[in-house]
Amino acid sequence: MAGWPAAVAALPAGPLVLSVDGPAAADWDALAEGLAAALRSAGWDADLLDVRGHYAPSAAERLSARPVPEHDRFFTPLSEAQAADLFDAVPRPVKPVDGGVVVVVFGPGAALCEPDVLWYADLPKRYAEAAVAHEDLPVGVNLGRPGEPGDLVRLFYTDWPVQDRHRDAIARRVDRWIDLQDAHAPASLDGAALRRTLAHLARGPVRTRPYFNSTPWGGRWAASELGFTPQAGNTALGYELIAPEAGVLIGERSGAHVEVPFQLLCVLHPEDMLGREVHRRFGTSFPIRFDYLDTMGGGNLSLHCHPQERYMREVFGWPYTQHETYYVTAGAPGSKVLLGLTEHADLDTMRRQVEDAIADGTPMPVEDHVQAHPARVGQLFMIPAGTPHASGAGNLVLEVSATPYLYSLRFYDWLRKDANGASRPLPYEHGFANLDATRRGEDVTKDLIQQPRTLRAGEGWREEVIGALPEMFYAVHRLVVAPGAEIADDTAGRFHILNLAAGQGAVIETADGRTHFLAFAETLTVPAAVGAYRVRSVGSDEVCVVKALVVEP
Ligand SMILES: O=P(O)(O)OC[C@H]1O[C@](O)(CO)[C@@H](O)[C@@H]1O
Repeated sequence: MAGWPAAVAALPAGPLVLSVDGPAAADWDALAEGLAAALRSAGWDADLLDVRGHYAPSAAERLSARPVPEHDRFFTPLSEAQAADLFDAVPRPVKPVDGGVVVVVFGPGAALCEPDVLWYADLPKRYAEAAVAHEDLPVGVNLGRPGEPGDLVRLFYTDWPVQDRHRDAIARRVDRWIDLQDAHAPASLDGAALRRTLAHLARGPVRTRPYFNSTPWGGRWAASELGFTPQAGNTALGYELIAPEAGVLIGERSGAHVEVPFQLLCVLHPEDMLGREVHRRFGTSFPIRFDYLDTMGGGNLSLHCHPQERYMREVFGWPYTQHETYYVTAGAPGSKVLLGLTEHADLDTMRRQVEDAIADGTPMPVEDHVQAHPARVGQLFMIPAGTPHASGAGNLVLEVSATPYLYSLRFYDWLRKDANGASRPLPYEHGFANLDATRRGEDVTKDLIQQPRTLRAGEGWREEVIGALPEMFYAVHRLVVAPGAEIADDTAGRFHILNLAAGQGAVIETADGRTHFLAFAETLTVPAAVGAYRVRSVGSDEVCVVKALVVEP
């Protein structure tokens, strides 16, 4: 259903305390106004209580984790605070006696006020990120600091973990889920229907809603080939499936839609989604992400590496690290991927050059230190933590990576400056602390640019392993299916992620009769609970499906 009047019409009889919880990025004043108007026109007497006015004076400070090292400008560890830390004392509204009265308690943390009815009003995270980046109030604020322009470091490492934990903790008792994307007529779904739908989705193939963000290196492939509207002139980073931020659309094709976080599937149905063993290892964190790096008509990514396992835990607070792989889906002639140290790379020289580039804009001779490889379509590049890398200009890379994605420890950004003359953050000290100086020269090609190995094959199909390393917890396979052929597969108790990397399309069919058409460049999650399924090629071309799965430790 859509609109406040419809949501209000579904309320039980009063008197009531109704809490509306949700992220700091919601426009809470507009929500209160719209909801109160609908309540009053439905004959309710509505009293409003904004919980943000009851936050402890030190709430904002309490929420954030201390940086390691102490004055780090770039990162803080993920906050371990709870929504309850926002308050010295949670407000406890007095329940009205008159049946026509509703007390509406709203704002982040409102669920803690022991309501009779609990609604969750959500705004997908991409809105908060864009609003904070552009200092757009009232949405672009941080948790515990209403009214003040927000800050992205705080949004990523403090607000999101605290808000996600809180949302996940109350998901089982939410009476209505509200999607605030259309602020005037928010779509909503009753809690029982939401949970029934999620239970169904967790046992069949599910696709998340894609979107693209712009960066200084972004290209235009997704704009020209898929028709996406570039946010700031380019379609650099395609969020296909980045679990903590991904949403699933629920609704009728032509009716109202509610976008709900993909993460709710993992929280409410961890064994169905992840499988018992993966759930045991990763909790409810969905550990693999698929995204696009579009540099077609754009520039080079920064030269960077990602944190080693232990550093990731101790400095950034993630239990597993940002291993990556790049699958080249398309590339302009002559395009490259930078990957791995050259045989004679000298890290002292490299550090001096990184510092000179920052201090006085001296260009760094990158290829003295890092190897450049031809970006052939269909090649997978393995990028375990600590490996210096960058996709070059002219590529469409499908990243098949571990879920954390905000830890690019940049060494060099090609002297790029924004409109205000500022460079992007270059946390190169973290970079050097994590750089793997041991894998270099020919070992890079041998270990990280692997040749496909056929795992199994039949008439018109084969499954290849295209990338696996002992230090990485997931492997990347490829299903190759001839026109008119099909391949049988089985999740065998752990989820698969599929992406159609070549060909016109494929149909995924599960044993319980669900079918899902996958078009070129689309990604699909096959939950662990699916078990046996088939992939049938569609069209006159051979189909290549990139598949990722968690492997045995
Ligand atoms: O620092 P840059 O150039 O924006 O590159 C960042 C991107 O690089 C990656 O780490 C891929 O290597 C992505 O996960 C990330 O979005």
